[in-house]
Amino acid sequence: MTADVSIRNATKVFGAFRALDDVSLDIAAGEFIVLLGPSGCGKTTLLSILGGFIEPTSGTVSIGGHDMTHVSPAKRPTTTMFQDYALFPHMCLRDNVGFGLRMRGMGKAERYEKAFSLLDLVGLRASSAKKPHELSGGQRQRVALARALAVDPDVLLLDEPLGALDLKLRRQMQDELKAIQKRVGTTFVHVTHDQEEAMAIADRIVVMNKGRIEDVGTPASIYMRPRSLFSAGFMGEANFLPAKVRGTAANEAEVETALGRVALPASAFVAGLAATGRDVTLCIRPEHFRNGNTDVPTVSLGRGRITGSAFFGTHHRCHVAADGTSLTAHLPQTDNPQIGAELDLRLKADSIVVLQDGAGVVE
Ligand SMILES: Nc1ncnc2c1ncn2[C@@H]1O[C@H](COP(=O)(O)OP(=O)(O)OP(=O)(O)O)[C@@H](O)[C@H]1O
Repeated sequence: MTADVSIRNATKVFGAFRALDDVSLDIAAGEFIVLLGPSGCGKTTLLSILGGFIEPTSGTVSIGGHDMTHVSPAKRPTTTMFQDYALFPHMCLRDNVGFGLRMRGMGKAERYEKAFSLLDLVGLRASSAKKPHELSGGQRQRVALARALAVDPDVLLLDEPLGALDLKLRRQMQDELKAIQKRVGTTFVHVTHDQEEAMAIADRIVVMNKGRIEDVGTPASIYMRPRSLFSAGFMGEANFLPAKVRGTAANEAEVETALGRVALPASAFVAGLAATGRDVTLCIRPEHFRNGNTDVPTVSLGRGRITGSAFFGTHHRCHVAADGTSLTAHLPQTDNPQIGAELDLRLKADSIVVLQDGAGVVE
């Protein structure tokens, strides 16, 4: 089963502290949503409000079209999977997975069949008679997932479920989690502070900061067209160049940075063309700089000098100084950047994102 979720103007206040500040979000049935943000931004609070463990101070939550705001966790069509996925140590995997079904009074034959099919789903059918201590961390994680899915939740809530795993296993489990979610079709809401994890698994990412939603979109749209400075900086690396709009025409605007003036198309302005005189910030991903000739039309921000360079296999990561501004540029693997060499800071105009200073919540 699966269901859509709608959060309307949810606020949670602890004493004088606003952990969640007027958050609204619509999640489609069957979507894999990731709540992403730094520690303390309110991710777990939002997840707990969905699961019913915390009541919002104001605002509403509905699941599958039913108002759930004041419904207890046990009466919601949700299951929560925590990081410390406490399996029962004395029970075999089959009984661990079937536990919730037994609590619901399901008979043995049906329960075993369901437990086996879920262990099959997570690739552990052959280990069904084992006890949790005989498994690796990743395998235990899979059992916890099977157990959470056994009760057929419409929405599965996952709070940093991969947080305890080492990096390699974590990456592997991300792929598995995504594949399993697509197979079962259940709505997943997953909390993490790891932007790579978010990009690896999400249909849509919700970027949170200080109790508010900063940005919502697919991994690609948030990376390529971030809607706030925070979102741009949290999702990967970005250069931020302060600028002022010097003149606007119908389809473009001229902006001035410390490096000079450049004409940018209206499409570069995420919140719409900014007015003349307005302070803005240009957000530029390091890999968007094109050194030398390119076969696509480009604009130049000015010239800089390479002050440092390191080879990262897929690219060279260069530090560039330009008129008192320090930038990071990724140059192609095949380049041979030299310290002290001059660099034309050239890039496709539409790879620049212009954010209005203080840009916050959009949507
Ligand atoms: N019961 C509570 N009483 C007081 N403050 C709380 C309570 N629960 C959470 N907070 C505060 O609310 C803020 C948001 O907490 P929350 O757990 O939602 O953050 P988070 O984004 O999940 O962070 P983390 O990644 O560290 O878990 C934090 O500053 C936290 O200290």
